[in-house]
Amino acid sequence: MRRTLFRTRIKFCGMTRAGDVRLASELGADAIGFVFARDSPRQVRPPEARSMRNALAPLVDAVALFMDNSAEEVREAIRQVRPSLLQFHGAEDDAFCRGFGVPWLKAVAMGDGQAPTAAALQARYPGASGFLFDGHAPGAAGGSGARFDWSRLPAELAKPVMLAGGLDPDNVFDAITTVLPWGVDVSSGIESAPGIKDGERMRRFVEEVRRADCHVEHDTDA
Ligand SMILES: O=C(O)c1ccccc1N[C@@H]1O[C@H](COP(=O)(O)O)[C@@H](O)[C@H]1O
Repeated sequence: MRRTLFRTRIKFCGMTRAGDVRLASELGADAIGFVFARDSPRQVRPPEARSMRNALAPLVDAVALFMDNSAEEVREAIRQVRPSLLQFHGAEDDAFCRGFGVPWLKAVAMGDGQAPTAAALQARYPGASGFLFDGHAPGAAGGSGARFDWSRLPAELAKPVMLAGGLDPDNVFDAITTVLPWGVDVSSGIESAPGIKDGERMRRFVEEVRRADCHVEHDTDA
């Protein structure tokens, strides 16, 4: 779903410290993400995520990210953390993703091979609330800072598009004014080390998103 820009949603992912969660809320992030994917340098366990969630300000969403986790692991994270959105990066199918009764995004790996069409994505994941396009190769882990060619994004998706993969304060303006995504998701581009967010990079990222939102001319006849 491409759109007239008013306010691009911002998600800061891969939180491992309560202070970063608090700062993300104060800077105006719409959502923060906890990574439950195994082998990620940002992986957190449900009890840690639950305690970080307490640092979240009202009206900021908690998102739980999975990559081929078991149903039991997903259920336990939901039970403890109460995320408002799930994000699946692995080979999970529509039935698996919808089985938890929580709205979910399907992450699409754009790093390799042929880009999927909008029709194929919508047919394969009819229950998804939206699609997140990431720069990693299929089967490889995300959060790698890998960017992809934005012109490969499928046109005419009926659902919200989240853009991810190698975004940072220096390229997010171009990303937004080029793609007009519903939202942007960033992990490594606002870090000083995996899982360690950098306050100044977070602040600059938000500033650049707002600058992009003001830059686009709005159609006042609509
Ligand atoms: O952050 C991780 O470690 C991670 C692990 C497994 C799957 C996805 C992961 N992160 C997500 O990847 C994208 C892009 O991250 P980056 O900005 O390029 O570092 C984003 O959606 C992260 O949430």
